[in-house]
Amino acid sequence: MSSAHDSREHQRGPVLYRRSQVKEGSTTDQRLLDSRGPTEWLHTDPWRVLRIQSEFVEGFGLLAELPAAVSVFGSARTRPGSPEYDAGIALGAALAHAGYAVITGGGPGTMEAVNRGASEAGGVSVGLGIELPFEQKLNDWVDVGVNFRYFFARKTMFVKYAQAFVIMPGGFGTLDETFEALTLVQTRKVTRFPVILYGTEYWGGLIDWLRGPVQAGGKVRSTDLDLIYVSDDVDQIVARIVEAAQERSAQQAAEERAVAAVARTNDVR
Ligand SMILES: C/C(=C\CNc1ncnc2c1ncn2[C@@H]1O[C@H](COP(=O)(O)O)[C@@H](O)[C@H]1O)CO
Repeated sequence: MSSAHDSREHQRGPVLYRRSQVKEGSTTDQRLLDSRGPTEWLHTDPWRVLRIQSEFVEGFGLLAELPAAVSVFGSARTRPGSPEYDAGIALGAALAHAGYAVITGGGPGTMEAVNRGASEAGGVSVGLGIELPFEQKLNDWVDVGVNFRYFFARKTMFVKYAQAFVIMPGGFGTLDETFEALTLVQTRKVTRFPVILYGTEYWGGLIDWLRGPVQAGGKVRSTDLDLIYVSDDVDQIVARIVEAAQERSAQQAAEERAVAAVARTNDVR
């Protein structure tokens, strides 16, 4: 029998289950990606596509009206009170003071620290959570949150509604997000944002490897590596983001003037 003291809780997509209603089992991402399951799953794909669509609709609807935003990534395992956690708070606060909404994965560790910094500074603190096989909820410092079932839908939101990526020290998840951002910029799928790594010591080995064997082997160009900006200074990071936004506005204005000039020339003819 369940009781008020039963603290079991499970978030499945946007739906919350508590106490006796908590069901053990796989996540939506697992069921989609796991081809070893029984074949009746195949027959639910049309329904699944609608659910995927609804994640995009919910995400776009929520995020489209945010002020200019910066997505910040970093370890789920950073401990409160550690220097990295404090740096996350400082970064969230500095971005909020500069007028940026802050978007994180909405989880613990660095994500929580950045949300906390932004929220305490009076900024817009956004968390895009993900359904995981173990218990997981949005951290307490998320002021605007949405939970996703599918990693790929969630990733689109981080890119589409941000002007820059800042990446703090982290593991597989953070590395995945870092290289996805760099690939999107390298292939010009997105043209508009800087990719900034916080922590020269933490990221130094990776940068040396990229500038060493990876570049020497012709796997990346030196101009690709110029996409990465590394800093230990939160204010410098925010200044770089503001500068990039100003460069982008100036470029857009120049493009608009060029289009208007061509239109005027055509009118004269
Ligand atoms: C492992 C733990 C919690 C996992 N919870 C997460 N919640 C939300 N987002 C997450 C979570 N874990 C990873 N992410 C995403 O990847 C990045 C961090 O990954 P890393 O491997 O820890 O570097 C982060 O930016 C998120 O977008 C512990 O309780």
